[in-house]
Order: sequence, then structure tokens, then C-alpha cells
Amino acid sequence: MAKVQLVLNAGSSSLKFQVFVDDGADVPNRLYRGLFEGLGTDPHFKVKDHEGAVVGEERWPHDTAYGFEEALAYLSDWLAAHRGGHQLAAVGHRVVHGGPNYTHAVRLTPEIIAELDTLSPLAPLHQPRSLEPIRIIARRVPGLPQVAAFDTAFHRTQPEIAQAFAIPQSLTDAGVKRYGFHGLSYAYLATQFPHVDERLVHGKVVAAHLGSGASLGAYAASKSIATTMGFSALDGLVMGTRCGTIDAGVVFYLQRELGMSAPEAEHFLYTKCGLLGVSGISNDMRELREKAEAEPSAQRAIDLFVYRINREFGSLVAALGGIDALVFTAGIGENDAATRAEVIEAARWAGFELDPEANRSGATRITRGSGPQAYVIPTDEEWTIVREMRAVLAESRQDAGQI
Ligand SMILES: Nc1ncnc2c1ncn2[C@@H]1O[C@H](COP(=O)(O)OP(=O)(O)O)[C@@H](O)[C@H]1O
Ligand SMILES: CC(=O)OP(=O)(O)O
Ligand SMILES: [Mg+2]
Repeated sequence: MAKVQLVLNAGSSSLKFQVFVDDGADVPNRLYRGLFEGLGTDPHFKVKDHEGAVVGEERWPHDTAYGFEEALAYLSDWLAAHRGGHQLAAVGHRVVHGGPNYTHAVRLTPEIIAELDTLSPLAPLHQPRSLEPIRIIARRVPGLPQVAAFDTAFHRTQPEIAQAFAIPQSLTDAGVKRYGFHGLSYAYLATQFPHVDERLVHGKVVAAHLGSGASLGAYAASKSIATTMGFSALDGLVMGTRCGTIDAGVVFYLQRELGMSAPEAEHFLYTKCGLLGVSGISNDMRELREKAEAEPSAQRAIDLFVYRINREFGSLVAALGGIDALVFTAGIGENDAATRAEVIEAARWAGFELDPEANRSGATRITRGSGPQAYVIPTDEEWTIVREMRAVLAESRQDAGQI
């Protein structure tokens, strides 16, 4: 049986995965890429091979009890049975929050899992979901190496001042600071810069990760120096269901005047706001685009999404002291030409000039002229995870040989 490494990226209702040959190659050799969607409602499994051909698909009847446990058991059986069988050598996970202590990927132990669980209040929508498959696998196959790669890690190069809130130092020292997220995606994009345009490698770049969570990240010479998400994944841009930056006074108002408890206010800001809250229609940009002409609230949600991107973009350009390039990525950034066009039009003040034809036709560079340029680079968080996992496992093998 061929040995493989599995990478899991657990979302609120989905479980994305990729399977790589366990050969230690510098450029990971991907066998499969797939996902479970609709967990907890209408589960659906789909997997493609390295050429993009669908090699597995399954739907289950409406079943609220079908969760990560069932999905992982199904995936394990599918891998063992598919094309001569695959044996798992290790599993890598996207873990959203690494807190102040985890600046690099780490091999998981029961103690580290427990420590990561203490960060759940800082990313309530994500951290418990990331830890659930880790616990399930540790129970099912206790000896299997598991590694966590963190969304916060790439942003640890931010200058101290970019990570600080204006609060007493004792609180900052206790960990109340701007961590930043989507780091696995930003790290992947940085590996692609040399293939896209050499100027990205050494220049002042802002990347727009626009998915169901959304953030902007500023790179100086490929290192993170500022980002729009902060202490939690609630900050910054308008997102699918999250409000993004909001006056802290609103949080007090929700509690004092509307009688929400702290958990209720948190749940509201994470799950009932953003595109969904403003439109009253959907958190999905595709649906909002379809309905924008007929429904003013859908158009308003899109307008606010783009307006906030431009405001936050200006703030990152100020932090960088200039701008050479803007990069779009993730579900909206990669697929929604209309949003890209609106963002670039809004950023004319910085010298961007949209190339409408390039933007519509799926080109990598979507601007023209002598000013800064904009690009579309599809992200791949799992690719970052497998590379980080390999580094960690190689280190632990080396340690095992030392006395
Ligand atoms: N063709 C498309 N046009 C517009 N928006 C799209 C398209 N495809 C996906 N999206 C948007 O991308 C979002 C999901 O992005 P993704 O990066 O997959 O998010 P996540 O990994 O956080 O779930 C969807 O909610 C949807 O709004
Ligand atoms: C950190 C975060 O917001 O992740 P996602 O975009 O997957 O929700
Ligand atoms: Mg995502």
C-alpha cells in the first residue's frame, strides 16, 4: 500500500482535504483534493485527482447526525479502498489560532491539544472545529503523527507596533494583541510571487483574501507587516456572516440596550452580520450578485463590502509607505470578476488601471499601465500545511536519532 499524507482544513460546515504522496519532495506531489460539504444538513462528498478528474462522489440523504466523525471514517475507507489502497503516514491540520506561543507548526500531543483548546474563545467559529478532527483521529488511530499548522504564524513578522492595541502593557503581555489570520493562505501566495512577477518578491504588496472569512495582508519583501484581522477573526473587512471592524461601543450597546448576553452578542456578530446581515438575503456573493439588480439590500451589501476593502486597503498602503501590487485570492477574489473590478476602480487613487478584458477572461494580471499592478493567484492553504508538516516531522525524526 502506498503511504500518503492527509491534510485537513475544517470549516464551519465543510471539511476540505488533500492527499499527498509521502515522498518528502520539496514540491508536494498531490494525489487527491476534495471536500465534504453540508455536514450537519445534506452531506456531500466529492474528490478529484491531480488532473482535476472527479474520482469519487457521494451524497447522503438529509442527516443532521452526519458530522466530522462519519466523514473521517468514510474518507479513511475510501482511501484504503481506492486504486490499490493508501495507508496514512501522517495528518496535517489547519488550526486557526496558535496564540502567543505557537509561531511555527507543531507535532500534536494531548497536552498541546488541550493548550490549543484554551484559545477557543479567541476564535469561537473556528478553533473548536479545527480541534474536533484532531481528537477524532487521535482516538481512532492513537499512534498516527498529527501536526497543526497555524493561521496566525505567518503574521508573527509584523512589527510590535502593528500588533499592539492602545491598552495597558500588562494586557498586551497577557496576549491581548493583533494576531492576524489567513496566514496559511498568505504564506502560500508568497511562494508563488517569484513565478508571477519578480517585483512581488521584493515589493510592497497587499493581498486580498476574500472568502467566507475575508482579510487584507500587507507584505514588505514577502514578509507580513500588517493585516486587517486582529485579536480574533472578527476584525477588519465585511465577511460572509461577520461584521468586521466595529466600534466596541456597539458591543456594549447590544448588551446594555438590547439585553444580549456576552455569548449572544458574540454569536450575533460572528453569524448574523456581514453580507448576510446587511442584505438580509445571503452570505454568498454569488447569490447577492444574482439578486443585486432586483434587491437594493443585496446591492448595498456588495457596496459596503467593496467600500470597506478600499478603506482598509488605504490603511495598509499607509503602513507599507507605498504600493507596488495588489493580489486577489480565495472564493470571491478568484471567481468574482465584478468584485475585483469594483475594488480596482475604487483604488484608482493609488494609480491602478483595470484591464477589463484581462479581468473577465481569467488572466493572472488584470491591470495595465505604468502604475501598480493587480493579479489573481488561486490560494492553496493545504499546500502550506503539508510543507510545514514535513519540516516538523523531519525535525522530530532527527531529534529521535540524537542523545
Ligand atoms: N463564482 C463565484 N462568484 C462569486 N463568489 C463566489 C464564487 N465562487 C465562490 N464565491 C464566494 O466564495 C465564498 C467562499 O470562499 P472560500 O474561499 O471557499 O471560503 P472558505 O474557505 O472560508 O469557506 C462563497 O461564500 C462565495 O461568496
Ligand atoms: C480565519 C478565517 O476567517 O477563516 P475562514 O476564512 O476560513 O472563515
Ligand atoms: Mg477559508
